Formats: sequence, C-alpha cells, structure tokens
Amino acid sequence: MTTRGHQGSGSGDDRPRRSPGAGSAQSQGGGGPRRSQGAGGGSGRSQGAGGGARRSPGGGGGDGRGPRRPARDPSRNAAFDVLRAVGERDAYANLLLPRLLRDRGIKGRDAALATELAYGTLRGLGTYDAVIEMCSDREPDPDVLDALRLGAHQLLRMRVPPHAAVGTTVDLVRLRIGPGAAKFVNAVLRKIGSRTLDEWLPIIAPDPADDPVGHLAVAHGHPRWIVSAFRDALGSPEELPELLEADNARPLVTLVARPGRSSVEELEAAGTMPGRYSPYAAYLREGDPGQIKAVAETRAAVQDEASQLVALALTRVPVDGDGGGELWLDMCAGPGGKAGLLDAIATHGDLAGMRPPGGADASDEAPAARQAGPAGVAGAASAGAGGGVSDVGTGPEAFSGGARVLASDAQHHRARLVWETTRDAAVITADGTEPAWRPGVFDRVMLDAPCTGLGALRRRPEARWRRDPAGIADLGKLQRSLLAAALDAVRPGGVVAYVTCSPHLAETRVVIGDVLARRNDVEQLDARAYLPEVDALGDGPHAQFWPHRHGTDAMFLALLRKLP
Ligand SMILES: C[S@@+](CC[C@H](N)C(=O)[O-])C[C@H]1O[C@@H](n2cnc3c(N)ncnc32)[C@H](O)[C@@H]1O
Repeated sequence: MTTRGHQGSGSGDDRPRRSPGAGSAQSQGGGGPRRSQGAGGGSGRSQGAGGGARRSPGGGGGDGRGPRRPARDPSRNAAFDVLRAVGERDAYANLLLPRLLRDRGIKGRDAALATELAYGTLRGLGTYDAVIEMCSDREPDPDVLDALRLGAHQLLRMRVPPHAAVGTTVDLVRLRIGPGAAKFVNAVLRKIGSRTLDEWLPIIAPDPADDPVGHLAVAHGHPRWIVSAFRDALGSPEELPELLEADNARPLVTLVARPGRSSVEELEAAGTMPGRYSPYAAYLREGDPGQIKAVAETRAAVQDEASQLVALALTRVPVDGDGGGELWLDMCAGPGGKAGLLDAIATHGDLAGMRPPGGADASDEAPAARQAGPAGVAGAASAGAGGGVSDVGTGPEAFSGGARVLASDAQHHRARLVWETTRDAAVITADGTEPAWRPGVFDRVMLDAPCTGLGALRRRPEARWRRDPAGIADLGKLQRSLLAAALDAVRPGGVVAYVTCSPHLAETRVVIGDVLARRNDVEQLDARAYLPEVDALGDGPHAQFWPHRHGTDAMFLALLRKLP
C-alpha cells in the first residue's frame, strides 16, 4: 500500500495515490481516483484477500453450486460492467450504459437504478477512493476496487440500507470475481458503512480552513484543478459548493423544437414541459427522447438550453444588411446541435421571437433542395434570396428568415452527422484554420470551438477524471487560430459568436483578450444584451451560463463585431 489518505487535519495533498496505466489522472490532483487496468493486473498481491479465483462474467460454477447468471441483479451487474469498461478500455459511460440496458432488456426501475449506480459511482470516484484507502489494508485489484466503489456509493450517497448495500455487492463480487475477493469486500464495506459521508469527510479531506479548494475537491468528487478553474471563472467562491453540487446532479433531458419544423406545443403533447429560458426548449423528465416523433424526424432534438440560447443570440444581433439574404457560417458544426437550430432559424426565422412565446407554427414545410453533401464543396458565397435584418441597433431582434447556412467540420464523420440533422444547410468537411471559403463573405459566424468540455461534466460522469490540464495550452492555440479565421471570414459589420462548453478562463476570456489585442478591426458586444430573458450571466461583456444558476451546461459566449 502506498500513502494513506488525508489523516485528521489533512495534508492538502489530495493527489491520486495510484494510477496504473492512466497518465492523465495522475497529473490532475484533487481527489483523483485510482485508475483501473485490466482485471487482475498490477497490484502484485496475493489473491486470497482482495482477488480470489476469477470467474467469467457469465457465471460458471467452481463453488459446487453450478452456474449463476449475473441477471439475478441486473442493475448492479450492468453498473459494474460499465465501471469495468470505463476503467479497462476508456469506454464512455453515457454511450455504453444505454446500449447495455437495451441489449439486456433492463427497463423501468431497474434501468433507473443501474443508471444511478453507474453514473453516481463514476462521479464520486475521488471521494470513494479516499474512503476505501482508509478502510483497506492492501491495494485492491482493479475489478475489486470497482466493486468497492459501487458499494461505497450505495453506502455513502444512496439511500440503500447498509445490509442491502453490503450484501448485494458481496454477492456480485462472489459471482463475478470469486469467494476470496467477496470476503475482502465484505470486510472493507462494513468499515466504510460504519460512518456517514459527513463523518468521513474530516478524515479524508483537507481542513476547509487550510485548503478550501482541496476540501471541496474531495467533498464533491471533482479533481482539484477543475475546482480551481471553476473558482477563477465564477468570481464568487461562496457559490462553489452549489456549483459542484449541481455538477453532480443528473441534468434534465432538454429538447429543442426547431422553429418551422416543430414547436414546444408539439413536444408538450408528447409529455414534456416548456423550458425556462429558450422559447424552443422543452424538458423531458423521463423516457427515451428518441421515441418522440419530432425527435425521430429531426424536427426536434436533444440540446442543452444554453446551446440553444447562444445560437439564438447570434441571430439576434442586428447587422447592417446589403438588401440580400444573409450568409451564415457554422465553422465547427459537428455533430450539429447548433447547426440544426441555426439552419431552422435561417430558413423560417426566429418564430418565437416574432410572436408571443409558444406561438410558433408547427408547419413542416418541405425544405429547398440542398447544395452539397458532407464531402461536397458548397456554393458558399452564393446567398439565397430573402430579407435579413437590416438595421444596426443595440437590442435583440428576431431574425425573419431567408438566410443560407454553410456548416463545416474538420472531421468527415462529424460533418456527416451535421448533414443528417440539418435540412437546408450546405455541409462540408473542412479545417477552419485553412478556410474553404472566401474571406469577408459571411454575415454571421458561429465558432463553437473545440474545448475541454468542463462545462458539460454533468452529462459525462467519468469525464472529469480523464481531462488533463496539460491539454489546455494546445487547445488554446487552436481556439485562437480558429477565432482569427472566424473574424477573417465575417464581413465588415458582421458578427462572430465565440462559444465554448467550458468556463475555464484560459479557453474563454483569455482567448478573446489575446485575439482582440492583436486586431484593431473588431469590437466586443455585450452578449448579455442579446439574452434579455436570462439573468445572472456575469459582469459581461461576455455571457457565462452555470449549472447551479441556470440549470444548463456552463457555456460561454462572446459576440464580436467586425468593424465596418
Ligand atoms: C464543441 S464541438 C462543436 C459542437 C457543435 N457546434 C454542436 O453544437 O453540435 C467542436 C467541433 O470542432 C471540430 N473541430 C476541431 N478542430 C477543428 C478545426 N480545425 N476546424 C474545424 N472544425 C474543427 C470538432 O470535430 C468538433 O466537431
């Protein structure tokens, strides 16, 4: 066993203790989990205590009781399989779990339990590893460690009665790993269950008075560097616990009713509730969004409300028109969430902005023929007919329709997804830093830049332990060159939306500041003025969404106008 956890007063050093085969987690600091490698690997300790004879996941005898099938406890088996796949082969839990539930016919309450077990355990890894380390006298094998994490989550954060949490986990381990490991897990879980999480925290986390960030990192299961980044971007450290709590809660599924193609009323009739801010948003409390007709027909889609609002804000900025239809560019469009909304507004107009909210027409007009598939080069500079907004002003305006959209992504398979989700947009595969379009031709450019995604941790439970702060410098270079290219692509008087799904200052304000410092042909607009329905977006001129304030991803928006 290596170093112990945070004893008593806490050292403030909450780095992960051990990370076989996982480079990134090592450097993160802050309650980092121990990363797993292949079953049975690494620890070098004798089997009896933490390992035991392995059995295949499908059951199989060896204890004289004949084969036992994991389907006996489908939820815990599914959650355990997800944890193993994340640890062994860097699987994405949010992609794997739904497939696994479908393949195994796990539904209803069993599916909900499996989801809470898998996602909750993954979110809390850092905290659970610290407790497990305090309670075990040897380093568990990776599969045993995953089972302990699963048990710890039930004991410390779910309302599973302790005897059930311990008993079901021990059964799972006996079946999936072996009797020796089951004995070990039983002993460790009993120790874990002897205290509540609140009682464990002073033992495993640094004293908040000495190291507030370190304490929050352990208490809320976030790597330390991410807590620091949130604190810097938030500006008000007293909100940090609330933010981290919101980051650990499962987000509501939010849908967008693409204007002219669907409506919030249509989605409400399918069992959703209208959104809080976006006139096109609807919340789905439970159920599979794919079963909703409008979603299946790509007239509506799953899209976070902040993603809808940043796209909407771009369309609301008045630009001085030349009398013709506008031309819009979505530079990093894949997989197509924002492009799908921009495409609908470009064609049909911001219907909700021009009528009382909820009054949009659900008509589904046949879209005009499209110009190019993902691999083709669109006639990017040939604007379609129709009137755009013409007056330069300060307040938000509803776009009236008649624009043409070019959507582009560097990756062909992502461009193909954009092609599938949009109707009228021309779609190409192109690197935004080597433009496939003439400079200065677009009226509006959406740059939804590649980023760390720290603003969407709620949706990808294991992502926080995989992100590496070392990658931010490289991302920053790409973000700066894409923003420079976006500003070159827009015509004088036109506007660029710089968007990241990350609040990290190095990806947001610092990028904007650097690019503005190098150019004298750009002014920054107050993005908040184009989102009057949303409060608490920060001090401006950018707009920063937060999960705990808005119930959305932590999305950042800056609006930049090329000077006429
Ligand atoms: C944050 S995602 C965009 C999400 C998208 N706007 C949406 O709403 O669905 C960033 C995208 O940028 C693309 N990308 C990365 N580097 C790029 C580059 N140099 N040029 C163009 N696209 C790039 C990635 O393939 C990825 O699809």
